[in-house]
Order: sequence, then structure tokens, then C-alpha cells
Amino acid sequence: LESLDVERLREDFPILERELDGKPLVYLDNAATTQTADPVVDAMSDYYRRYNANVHRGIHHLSQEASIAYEEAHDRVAEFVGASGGREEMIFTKNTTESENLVAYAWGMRELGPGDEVVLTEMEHHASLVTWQQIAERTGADCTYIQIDETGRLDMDHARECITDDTAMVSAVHVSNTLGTVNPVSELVDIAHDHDALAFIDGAQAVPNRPVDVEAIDADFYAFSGHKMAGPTGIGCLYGKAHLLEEMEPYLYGGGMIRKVTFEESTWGDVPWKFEPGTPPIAEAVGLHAAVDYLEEIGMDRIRDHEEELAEYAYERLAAEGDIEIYGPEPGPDRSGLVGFNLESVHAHDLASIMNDHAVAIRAGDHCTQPLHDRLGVAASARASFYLYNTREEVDALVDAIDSARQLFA
Ligand SMILES: Cc1ncc(COP(=O)(O)O)c(CNc2co[nH]c2=O)c1O
Repeated sequence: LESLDVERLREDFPILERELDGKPLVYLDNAATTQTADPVVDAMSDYYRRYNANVHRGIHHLSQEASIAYEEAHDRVAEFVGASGGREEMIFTKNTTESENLVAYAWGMRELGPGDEVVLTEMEHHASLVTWQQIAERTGADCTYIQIDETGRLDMDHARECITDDTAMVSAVHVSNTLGTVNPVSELVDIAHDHDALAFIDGAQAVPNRPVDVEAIDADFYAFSGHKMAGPTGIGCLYGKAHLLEEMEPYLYGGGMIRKVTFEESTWGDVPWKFEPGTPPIAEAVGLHAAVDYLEEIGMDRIRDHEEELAEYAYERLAAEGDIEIYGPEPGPDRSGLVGFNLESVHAHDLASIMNDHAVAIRAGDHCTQPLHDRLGVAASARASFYLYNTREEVDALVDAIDSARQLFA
């Protein structure tokens, strides 16, 4: 595969030219949110400037244009993740978290009961872990957690023990936002289906960074966010198999999601609209469509390879320091483009603060995976996460800034 022309791509992200106190910005917090590509900003500006209107096919021309753009964005995003059902398998939400809640409420609250089990993993983000924990509490179901092994991978033997005929749902993260672990989601889905359980995959750290084919994985539901894939904030996606979405009742009500309303009762519109009440994120959908076009033109396999190369380089440089603990698998197909770590005797928050003094933006904290940090035996971790526009020189800047912190706390 031809490598990325990073210098050319960086021109699409003017923010990367910023200097902070005279130092060039080194943005390594892409797992939290990526920067927004110029074509995305241009597409959203064009919408607001030329065809801004409310959707649901109003009678006037602008509404027709806006409606078509909004509807076609569903088809385009569905195609991007291999959903052959198009818009009938692609719901737009606010973010991955809301997508998770939609399944938990619209499916979980109706289908789960005492004796049912929801199987999660120890590396779940709070978006799924807290959500399923609360739904289980309300329905009388139980949550169990697939353990991670000493390398930060899932213990698949334990997975086969956890997933039984009492399992109603397996909910697993495709790529861990803390460990960088790439999980064997197709295998997890197969085990779930062998026990007639459904499978929800949290793809927030996968869809932006690697090719994803939801039908090859055979996930029943798959969630991700626009802001992590060079797109806008305020829009998330929920893929769901058509027959499941057809059967599911909505859990948010209002205009745009109904077919007929009387004083006595209401009936629902078609999928995805029955799950999209009120005025939806129209400009964001136009922006997400542009983000998908942008990423696909670059090539998701090339983006994956670029990120993995940077993560490998970072892993090797950090490991060579001798006083840095790195979490998650060694570089390779089981590790995505992020590295979680701690510098001996320096709290992650202090480290990130000093990195900030050097204009290096990393994230520090629990990354919304507090149970996982308990399992790792640390309260917090630092995390450098890469994207298509990062460079090896920026990894060097990361290591140099860490050295400054080391000197300061020596
Ligand atoms: C694996 C995973 N799932 C779900 C979410 C929630 O996505 P949202 O609803 O768009 O916010 C995130 C966001 N992760 C992070 C957000 O900030 N730092 C992070 O690591 C995530 O990494």
C-alpha cells in the first residue's frame, strides 16, 4: 500500500498550523476527537449558506434539497460501513453514547428481564458499561464481564465461559480507547449468535481508523461518532439489522417519527425516521457525508497502516525509556493507533499538564473506563492517540516533552 502523503493531508486541517506560546501544536488526542477536515467545514458552510431548511420534505424547494441531503447522508454512511440496507439500517443520533442508549432503552427495556444476562468486557467505555448496568438494574437482568489478560487482550476462553444460553446481549468495544486493543469482534459475535444472543459492537475507535464491514462482523448493532472521524460533533450513528430495527419500538417521541396521531393513539414512521424525533442534525449529516467521502478517498486501510506505524514507533520509543509503563498489546494487528501509558512517579494529570506547556496535546485521566483502570491498578493513565495527519516527528516531540517532565520531577 502506498503510504499517506501526510504533508499534503495536513493542509486540509489548518488548525494543525497553530502555535501555542511560539511552539508548534502537536495534537495527539484523536481518540477523544479528531480535527475537522476542510471539505467537511466547506460542506456544512455550503448547506447553511445555500440550502438551509428543515427536513421531512416540506413543500418548498429548500426543504426538498435539505431533506434529500439528509436522507442521502444515511445511505452514504451505511455504504461506508458495509450496511447493504442503506438508510433503513442507519440511524443518526447525537453520538456513540446516545446510540448505545437507544439500543439499551428501545431494545433492552423491553426484552431484558430477571435471569437474562448482558455480557460486557472489562475494557468497555462508560457509554456502554454504565448504560447496560443501569438497564440491567431496571429490568432485573445481570451484567457479567469478559476478563482481559496480562497483555490487555480479551481472554477468549473466559468469553466462552461468560456467554451462555442465559445471555441475551453481548456488548463489546471493537477497539479499546484506553489499551488500543483491537478485539476479535467477529468471533465474539459468532459466540453470541451460537447462544441466540444479540451482539452490540461499540465502534467509536474503529470506524474512523480502519475498514469496518458490519455485515462481515455480523453485528446486530454497531455504533460510532462523526467527531472521531474528521467529521462534526453532534452526530452519531447506529447501524442495526433491518429486521431488528423494524421490530423495535422507539423510546423518544415527537414530530417526524410518527405516521398517524389521534387523541387516542399514535403509529410510527418507517426506519430510520421513527428513531429520529424532532429536528435532526442536518448540517452535521451533510458534514459527516463529506467526512466519509474524504476518508474513503484516502483509503481506510492506508489510514489504519499509518496509525499502526506511528503507534509502533511511539511504543518502541516509550518502551526504550525504561521508566514508562505501557498498557495494551505489543505493536501489531491487535493494537490500533493509540498508546496508553504512565511515567513512573509522575501522575498522568501532571504529565499532561507539562506536555501542554510544550504544546503537546495528549489526554490524561480515566478515559471513561474507570473499572478498567481499577483492573490495571492505576487511577489514571496518559494517552497519545494518532490520526492520518500525525507524523513520526510528532512522536519525537511527545518523547522529548515526556523527558522534560522527567527532568522536572527528578
Ligand atoms: C470506545 C468508546 N466508546 C464510546 C465513546 C463515546 O463517544 P461519544 O459519545 O462520541 O463521546 C468513546 C469516546 N471516547 C473518548 C471521548 O473522549 N476521550 C475518549 O477516549 C469511546 O472511545
